[in-house]
Amino acid sequence: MTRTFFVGGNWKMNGSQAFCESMVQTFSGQATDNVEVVVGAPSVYIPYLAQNLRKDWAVAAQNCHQLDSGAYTGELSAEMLLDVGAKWVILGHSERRAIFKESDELIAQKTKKALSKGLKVVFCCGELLEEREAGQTQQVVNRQLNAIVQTISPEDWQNVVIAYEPVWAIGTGKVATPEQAQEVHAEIRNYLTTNVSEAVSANTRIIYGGSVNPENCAEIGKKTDVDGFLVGGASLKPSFVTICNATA
Ligand SMILES: O=C[C@H](O)COP(=O)(O)O
Repeated sequence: MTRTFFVGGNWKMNGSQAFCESMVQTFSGQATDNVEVVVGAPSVYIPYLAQNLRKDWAVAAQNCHQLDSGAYTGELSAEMLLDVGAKWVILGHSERRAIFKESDELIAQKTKKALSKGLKVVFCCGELLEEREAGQTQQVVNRQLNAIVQTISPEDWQNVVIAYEPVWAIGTGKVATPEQAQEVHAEIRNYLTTNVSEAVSANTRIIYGGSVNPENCAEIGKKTDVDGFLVGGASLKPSFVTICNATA
């Protein structure tokens, strides 16, 4: 099966209503063929973007709660996000892991809940610089993957995209080389073969994130096991479209 190239923008805690309006205009009508594009916006802007963003692109949230509803001040459920037009949610981002102390198990619970409600998941994993330098990259990524492999069902994988994001490359301008990205992506695919199934391994998109920009995206995107990108800073610019078309 061919894996459709996938490009996600992660706006993080950036933007405004005026920014959303201008991005909707900027992106409208620009060709992005043979690629699935998803924009991860702050939750308050999801309803506007779901209504107004070009219809061949989807909107993602950047987090959701692991339970259905209740006394959890400030939290948002998967159902609420779906209700206002999100189709995807980004889970397990390193900023959620590091700053908000989200554990592998919590992220797995969130992933399970989101999928059970019909929200698709961009699941993020990746190592810290000291973990890479200690030769622990694969061990860390496998540990992060283990949690969701043990929590979701094999059928769920058709609604999951894995984003490999080495933490040392996020927002630093230090992009992984195409070879470094390919090496870890291939290991993730092997891991899926061994721990889930041959079919899930062959069909799951594994995308790269970490200082991707219009200049470096084409080279990374050429690698066999790189099926797209999760883009932070560069998704806030009109040239995000260039990254969407990296393999065009
Ligand atoms: O989710 C996106 C990643 O954190 C990458 O961010 P960046 O492109 O600004 O390095």
